[in-house]
Amino acid sequence: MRCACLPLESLLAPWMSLRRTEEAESLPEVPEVYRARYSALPAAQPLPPLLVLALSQASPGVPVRREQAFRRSRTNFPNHFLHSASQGQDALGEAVYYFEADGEGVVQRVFVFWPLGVLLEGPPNFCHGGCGASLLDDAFGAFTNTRLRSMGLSGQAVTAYLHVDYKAPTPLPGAAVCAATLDRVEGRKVFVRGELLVQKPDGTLQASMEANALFVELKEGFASMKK
Ligand SMILES: CCCCCCCC/C=C\CCCCCCCC(=O)SCCNC(=O)CCNC(=O)[C@H](O)C(C)(C)COP(=O)(O)OP(=O)(O)OC[C@H]1O[C@@H](n2cnc3c(N)ncnc32)[C@H](O)[C@@H]1OP(=O)(O)O
Repeated sequence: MRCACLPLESLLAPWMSLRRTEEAESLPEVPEVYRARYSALPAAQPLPPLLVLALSQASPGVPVRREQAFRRSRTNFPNHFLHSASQGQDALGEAVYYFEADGEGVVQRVFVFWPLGVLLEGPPNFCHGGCGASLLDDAFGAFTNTRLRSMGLSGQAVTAYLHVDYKAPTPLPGAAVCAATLDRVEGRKVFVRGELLVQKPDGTLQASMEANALFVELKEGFASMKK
């Protein structure tokens, strides 16, 4: 049987490049809910095939819409652990965030695509578990804070705990999609769950990590966080 998986080069090439000039490009307007943290994808940047596969598997028959895809704003977050320090040709590539909202505009799910280079190694040829946990934490944070904002709330919540189950090794070099959604809400406590998806040699998706977390909406926002 012919392998349905996509050639690695075609998966990674457009997203491994760090050199971008988000200020210099003329980008589409980003909806207000996302604007503080995300910027639009440049028109020439295709959606990563692995992201499209994950979306079509999660919501069969639902069209994938480019305008729901963003990248992280480096202008607003120049020192972010995942989007600056960990980025590099053979480390993390550039993420693509895809948000799904309901009819009222309330964010229901986020999918985050990441190219994974060889420098993210834990076990030989496989991704470090702490790296995977960081990607899931980031997706959970993106989901929780954007969901809160979409509900007219602060959008300022932090991780209280993060539980990760490692189900299978995550191959390098490669790519992954973190999927995050709501479990439940109890007052300021937002419980989220999700997984890190990778593509198996037969082309199908596999959750190499499953996770759940508690995010707590800060009483007085990020400004109240003391050193
Ligand atoms: C002007 C500036 C504005 C800037 C805006 C810029 C926008 C920024 C954009 C984007 C940022 C994205 C941010 C997400 C980034 C990704 C996620 C991270 O990596 S975050 C870093 C790691 N996390 C921490 O450093 C948290 C450290 N911990 C704390 O600060 C506190 O412990 C906190 C806030 C989590 C809770 O403290 P309490 O004082 O608010 O509340 P209490 O009463 O202690 O807990 C509330 C409820 O939660 C439960 N809870 C707390 N921690 C728990 C735990 N570990 N396990 C189980 N339950 C827990 C408690 O039992 C309580 O429950 P009951 O209300 O009684 O039912």
